[in-house]
Amino acid sequence: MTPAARTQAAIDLLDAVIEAARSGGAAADTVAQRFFAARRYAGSKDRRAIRGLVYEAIRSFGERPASGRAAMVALARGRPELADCFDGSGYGPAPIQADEPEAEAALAPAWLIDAFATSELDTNELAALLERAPVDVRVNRLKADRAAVQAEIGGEPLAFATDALRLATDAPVEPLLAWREGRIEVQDAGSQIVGSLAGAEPGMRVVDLCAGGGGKTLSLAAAMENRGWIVASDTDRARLSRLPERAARAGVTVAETRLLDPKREAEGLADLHGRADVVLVDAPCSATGTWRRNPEARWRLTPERLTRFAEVQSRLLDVAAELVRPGGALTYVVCSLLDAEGRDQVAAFLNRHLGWSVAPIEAAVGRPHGDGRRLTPAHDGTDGFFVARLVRA
Ligand SMILES: C[S@@+](CC[C@H](N)C(=O)[O-])C[C@H]1O[C@@H](n2cnc3c(N)ncnc32)[C@H](O)[C@@H]1O
Repeated sequence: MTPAARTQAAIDLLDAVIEAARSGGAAADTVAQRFFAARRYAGSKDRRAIRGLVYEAIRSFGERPASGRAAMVALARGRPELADCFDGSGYGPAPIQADEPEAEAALAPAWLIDAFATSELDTNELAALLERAPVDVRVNRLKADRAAVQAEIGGEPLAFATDALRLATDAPVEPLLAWREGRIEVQDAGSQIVGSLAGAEPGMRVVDLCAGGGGKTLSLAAAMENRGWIVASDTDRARLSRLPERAARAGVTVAETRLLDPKREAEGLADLHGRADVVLVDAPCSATGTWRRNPEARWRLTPERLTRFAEVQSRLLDVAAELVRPGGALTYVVCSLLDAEGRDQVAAFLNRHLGWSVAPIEAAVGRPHGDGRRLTPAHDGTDGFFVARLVRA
């Protein structure tokens, strides 16, 4: 493909990403996969170049642009080699007009910049959320140790996360023998840390209430040395259905999946009421802490969606509280840096539930925030998380 044809393809792909973000459709990565599947003529260099332009645009514009062209025209300002591609030739985009509408550079939509400021995050923190993230893997202690895996696949051991190896951005993991044999899992180091703070130990009865595809379930099982019982529940059948295969690969035998009905979660877990040693609530959230990996997520979020997340989070905290045995612990995690989903949720929980207290968190990363701890890309080099530990009297 010519550079002009790649630019037009980037405009078309951006249009599809913008539409998916507007209508609640698939994530940008999935949109891109479908886009290239329908364009087999695009070789690997073409795909890399097109993807590069699209993600550069996504990172550059905080508000959802009106169109892919408005984004690409703005990107072309001050970039003569890109502006030259708007040549109207064959497969290239039409020449740029003097008065053409352009997307405006910004870190995030204005309302979100305000929400971050209220949540005590400055623009440096916000900018770091839009950098490209490394690939972190968790070495599965059930099958391997970190030094041996490092000798095999390389990577940098992280001092603050005992099982983590950090690989380069975009490092392919699934072709590695270590991944196929279940000795490593892709998991951000911050996610590894917040999962470990749940305090799961061998022999315990643990509920991973929002288990999804099981990223944290597998790390809980490793911390439990594969002894005890984990109920990994979720309301999303497709996500949960990925867990058994991952567990088998990782050699995890103590995790049982349980599909819950939305709003009837407590009924689905009735046998565990007051019996769990540890409950982890890795709650559904706006995922503002993972923009390094999904920067177009900020084109999807609205104040209304944020309110809906907060409502679900508070309900799930109440469901989780019923499951914990006296003396047991509830760990609340969100991969969001907005206080409405983190600090404020925990404060409201403590107001609603007498007989619960906050457990101090010892961790080599993050900073205290409200009744919990916050990890951020700028300060910790991880995805952004809020985590709090609550103990039942
Ligand atoms: C942050 S993700 C969990 C990620 C997962 N723990 C991991 O480490 O891979 C949040 C999960 O909450 C689930 N969820 C949403 N509403 C729920 C509900 N009412 N009850 C339980 N899980 C729910 C979503 O389907 C999603 O899988």
